[in-house]
Amino acid sequence: MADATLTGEATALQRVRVAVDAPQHSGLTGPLDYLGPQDLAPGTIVKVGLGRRESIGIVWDAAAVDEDALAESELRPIGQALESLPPLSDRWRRLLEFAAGYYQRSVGELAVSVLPPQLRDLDAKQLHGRLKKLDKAEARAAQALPSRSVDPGVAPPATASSAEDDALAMPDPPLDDGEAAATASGEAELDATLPLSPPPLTAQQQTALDAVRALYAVDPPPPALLWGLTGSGKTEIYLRAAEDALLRGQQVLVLVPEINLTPQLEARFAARFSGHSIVSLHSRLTPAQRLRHWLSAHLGRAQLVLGTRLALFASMPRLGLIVVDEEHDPSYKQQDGARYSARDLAVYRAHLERIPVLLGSATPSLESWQHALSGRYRRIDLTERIGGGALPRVRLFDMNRLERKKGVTTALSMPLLEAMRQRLARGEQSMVFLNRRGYAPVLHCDQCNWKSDCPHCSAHQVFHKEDRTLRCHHCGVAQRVPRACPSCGNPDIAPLGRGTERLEEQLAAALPGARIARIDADTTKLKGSLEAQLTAVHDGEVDVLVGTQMVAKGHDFRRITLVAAVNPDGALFSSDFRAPERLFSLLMQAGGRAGRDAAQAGRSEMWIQTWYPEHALYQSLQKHDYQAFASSQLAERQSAGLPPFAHLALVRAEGRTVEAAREFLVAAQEAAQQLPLSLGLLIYPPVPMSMARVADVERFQMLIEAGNRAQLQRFLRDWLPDLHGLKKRHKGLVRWAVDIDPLVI
Ligand SMILES: Nc1ncnc2c1ncn2[C@@H]1O[C@H](COP(=O)(O)OP(=O)(O)OP(=O)(O)O)[C@@H](O)[C@H]1O
Ligand SMILES: [Zn+2]
Repeated sequence: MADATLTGEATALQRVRVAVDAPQHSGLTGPLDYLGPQDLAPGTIVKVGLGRRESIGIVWDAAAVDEDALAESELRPIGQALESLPPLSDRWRRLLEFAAGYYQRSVGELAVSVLPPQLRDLDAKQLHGRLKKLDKAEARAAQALPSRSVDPGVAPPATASSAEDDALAMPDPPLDDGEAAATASGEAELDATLPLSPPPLTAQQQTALDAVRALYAVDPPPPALLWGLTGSGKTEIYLRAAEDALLRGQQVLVLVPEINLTPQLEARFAARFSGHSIVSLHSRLTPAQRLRHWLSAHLGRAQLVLGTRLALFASMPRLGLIVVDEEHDPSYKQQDGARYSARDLAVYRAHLERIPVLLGSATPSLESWQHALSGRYRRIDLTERIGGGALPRVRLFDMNRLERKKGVTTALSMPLLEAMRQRLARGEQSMVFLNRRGYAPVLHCDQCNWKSDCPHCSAHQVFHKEDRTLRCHHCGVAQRVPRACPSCGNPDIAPLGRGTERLEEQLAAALPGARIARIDADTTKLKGSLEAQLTAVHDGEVDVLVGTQMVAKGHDFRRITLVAAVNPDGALFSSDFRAPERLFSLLMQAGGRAGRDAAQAGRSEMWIQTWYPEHALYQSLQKHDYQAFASSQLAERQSAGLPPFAHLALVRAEGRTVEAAREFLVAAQEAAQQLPLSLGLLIYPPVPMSMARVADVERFQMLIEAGNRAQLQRFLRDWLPDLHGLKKRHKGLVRWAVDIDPLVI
């Protein structure tokens, strides 16, 4: 049916459930009823009216009709159906249903939000045109680049063609529009430095791969935790497991925590699987690219889908394997809207599809580690670095040994600088890591004690020397640096503390002649600039790399022999119980950037400048002893009744005033206590968030703790509708949200 507009005359109409993006606060959590043709398959994407706007929706599975449902005569008709697209599969809908239920969102809101945004704007004809263009481009690519070894039995194009539709097609950018390494058509830009043929596996890798293959013997396969040191060749295991799946004609989904890591991983997969169709899915794609890549996955043509957390929801009809690289990484948790964990949903999706999921990390999340200990996950270990290289020697430099002078509390110590000079002399690279960008976190007036506070947030404005601005990293407000103290006129206002910009300046002064590069969010704003800077590091054009956590993770730097963390102590005393876990894994990751070339591993070092060298966390780090760290943390969590031994939900409220935010939560707490299911739950009193005010909004939170996940879920389902009602009565409330399994507290 080329023109799918329904007139109601040709086909018999009946009640059809459609998941639409009705926001959660409208109180509509399930699919809505519309009037549509009988033969509309569940999973079909349709246009529907929602309030006064037109929206897209997904035909959902039929269900028993409620007694208070609208009569058929009152139902609105469905508009167009995008029938040139195969329906979203049953398993895809079950995944969305589960995710929506678990994270307490409306299923339609979540389902529509994970579809490519452009799909909303195209009508049936335009979409049809897009699909035809995709067919043509893929046919061209297939001619240009014949498949090398694996024939996955690609599904035939799902569209019929007609000249009229083609003429109506919206212009689509050409396929080679600057995508990193591979495109929907499988055109891979080969990186000559990457080996095309797989290296022979080490004995340990072979054992690990055999263990991955053994997962398929169980139905459904248990989730696997691939616990491997940094540089132990985990990625090679992903590649081999992926190859197995491709040979079976299946699709593979690979998740990475950060967009920045997608190009290099994509290059590695593209080099190994040239001639195969690889697509990426992440938020930095143009809308047209995102639609094309999504379609390619949905039509079963993309054999490999690589992406960040949103790729978890890619529709992949022949999914055979999911890989979650750096599974511990907090970026797998969405921080707004439906606050889902792509890692946790990957485990669920794999279960649903009855396929293996590989969770890889050198420092697994304590949740996953506990699952491995309890036997729920199967653990696969890689305990040796490739080439037999040692992990860097960890040197804890005690800052108390420094002479105490005003203003030098976070100085670079002389021994560290000396160690860096040795690297310089040998032509090796150093990396200095500081998780704070800008020049200094605050400007300060000595005379009147003025500080560069943000007028809108409970935070300081950060001094950026390069463009002479004071910028708030929370609300974004920026202004010129004042010439004198705005409060008392003292011309002598000084930066306090240090960010990466200042660190770069200090290193340049201390290491004359060294080529220093800084990589942080400020130096990588322009498209392609990060890639260019990383290439310079790989090519040896940089002696000292300064950066935030952007440089600490994932990169396979070959020439670095020294990594230094100059001020990591802050996280030791955070009120967030997960802060030590995050610090430990970040430092292990950062240290893992050193000595990746086995020839140099023997003299590679990681320096930690700390005021607390005796701290247990650093002591475990020094021994590279993740297991010891994990068991001490797990013991603490167990005795404190914290995850993974308890389950949390956090309700956050934002108000125009402190009272508005708090009173809403107090009322919510009272409502909770009325519910029988709240018995046995711990509901903590509302407290200000650690960043209490952002952009003139006051923020409070209330923690709910449960021993039993199912009880927490049932309680939330009963309770949250009350909160929607309460919001109407609390006028000063800007918004509220619930975060299930919150990562940051
Ligand atoms: N069997 C092998 N033989 C030779 N080289 C290998 C082998 N396996 C992996 N390598 C190389 O060793 C290096 C480290 O491997 P890889 O990047 O896969 O480790 P990783 O465990 O994923 O590291 P990280 O967790 O630090 O990112 C890479 O350059 C990779 O190409
Ligand atoms: Zn601000």
